[in-house]
Order: sequence, then C-alpha cells, then structure tokens
Amino acid sequence: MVERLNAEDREAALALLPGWVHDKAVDSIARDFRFKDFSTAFAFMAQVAMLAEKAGHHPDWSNSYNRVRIALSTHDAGGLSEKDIALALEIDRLMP
Ligand SMILES: C[C@H](O)[C@H](O)[C@H]1CNC2=NC(N)=NC(=O)C2=N1
Repeated sequence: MVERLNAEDREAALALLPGWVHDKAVDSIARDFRFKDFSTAFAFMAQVAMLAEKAGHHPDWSNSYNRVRIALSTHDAGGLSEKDIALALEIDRLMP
C-alpha cells in the first residue's frame, strides 16, 4: 500500500508542478486546463485516460466545453502519494 507524502516531500514535488494547487482540506492537487474548443479538450482527456490506465491510477475530473479540471489524490492512502505526483508530471508533459 502506497504511503501518503509528508509535507516536505509534497512541497518539493509541487515545486516541479507549476499550475497545480494543493487542496489542504482533502490533501489532493488540482489543475485547470483550458483548450481551444471541446474537441481539443476531449482529445486531451483521452490521452490522460490512457496514462491513467497504464498507471492504474485515475483522476477525479470534470469537463465543461473547453475546460478540464483534474484533481489527483490516492484514495487508498487518504491523500497525496507519489502516484499522484508521477501522474501529474506525465499529464503536464502532454501540454505543448
Ligand atoms: C484496485 C486499484 O488499484 C485501486 O482501486 C486504484 C485505482 N485507481 C486509483 N486512483 C486514484 N486516484 N486513487 C486510488 O487510490 C486508486 N486506486
């Protein structure tokens, strides 16, 4: 079972993830993405879905037209783990 990150490791990770915001209340990280249109947003979501399946780790997310909000936490750990950081880094790599 994967461990929750301590504050020091979390802050070090967040420094590598500009745009991601830590939600203290639930110990998750979230980022808002905005695209040209729905089709571009959905193509991004399809890519994230494939990354998530490969990692066995899945986003909590919402989509409204050209916006996608992604929140990551490790439900099993009750907060952030290295799995969230790894997936966030991979998601950022999809961006131009
Ligand atoms: C059994 C399976 O590995 C677990 O339920 C996985 C699936 N995807 C998951 N995704 C996220 N974000 N958190 C989890 O704790 C989680 N657990």
